[in-house]
Amino acid sequence: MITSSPPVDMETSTSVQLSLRNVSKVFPAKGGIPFFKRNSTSNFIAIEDISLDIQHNTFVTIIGPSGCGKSTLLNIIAGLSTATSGTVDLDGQPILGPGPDRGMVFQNYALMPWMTVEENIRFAVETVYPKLSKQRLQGIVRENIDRVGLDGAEKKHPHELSGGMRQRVGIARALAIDPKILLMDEPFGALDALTRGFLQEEVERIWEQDRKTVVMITHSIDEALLLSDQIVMMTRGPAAKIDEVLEVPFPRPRNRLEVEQHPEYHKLKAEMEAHLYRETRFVEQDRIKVKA
Ligand SMILES: Nc1ncnc2c1ncn2[C@@H]1O[C@H](COP(=O)(O)OP(=O)(O)OP(=O)(O)O)[C@@H](O)[C@H]1O
Repeated sequence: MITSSPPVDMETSTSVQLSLRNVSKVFPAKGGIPFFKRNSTSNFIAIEDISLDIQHNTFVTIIGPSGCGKSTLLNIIAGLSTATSGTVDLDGQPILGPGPDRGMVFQNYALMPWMTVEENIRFAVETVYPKLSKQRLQGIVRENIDRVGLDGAEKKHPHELSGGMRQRVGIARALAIDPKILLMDEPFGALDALTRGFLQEEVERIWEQDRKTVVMITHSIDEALLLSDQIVMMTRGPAAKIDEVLEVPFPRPRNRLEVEQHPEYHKLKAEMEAHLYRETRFVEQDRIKVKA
């Protein structure tokens, strides 16, 4: 379960894993702000007063119009950026910076180009667990290579791999450190449609194995519906908020055909399309007004 409501009561708080309370992020007026939102006298409020509870073992996606603040929010959860106000707690502990309890998967893979597949994964594990025996380390690397279907590609370098295979390495690397939660920032965004479809189904299969909590950003409605237990729909920025959290009722394990035939599928899809269309239309109207 996930809610965008005020703090949960004691009875339910035990199962909340990630808790965001009144999180806002304000960027200084200069630099990085699109021309149509610049105002020399004011700072830029990217996200404002976001509260969200994510329970253990849930797959949550965040969807919203381009530039609304999805990455800003994910980066705060990752500890790569700090909230201007508000708090983020993971298992009751405040997030104050990056840490091995959160595994990150990036759209551009972020692999070390001079390292092979297994070296990329091993490096991440060694960094987090420097005291592991060589044998144990090799076991973890092997297990995660198998898990994402990269058997046979261990000795290859990233430039020898397709985009889909590179992202498999990114996922294996994130899982190999055994984080409490997995954060994915548009992990399939750079892939062609066919590869994307295959990898989505792979992620569903991998997720079923241990159902580790995932927070994933996506622009794809179909992807969100295939993978999520909850879909967080954000409003447009500036000062983006959570508009609504959709519950996705499809049984698991899932496959695309069954999901698309579920009686709720088209209703949820239509609701998401209407939300994205409405928010994006406002963004475009603002853009046109500023240009005029
Ligand atoms: N470091 C920064 N300095 C100033 N403004 C920033 C900075 N980072 C992001 N922004 C602004 O904050 C807003 C939200 O950006 P963010 O990248 O979080 O959006 P997003 O929803 O992830 O976008 P997209 O869907 O296009 O990836 C944007 O208007 C962006 O220009």
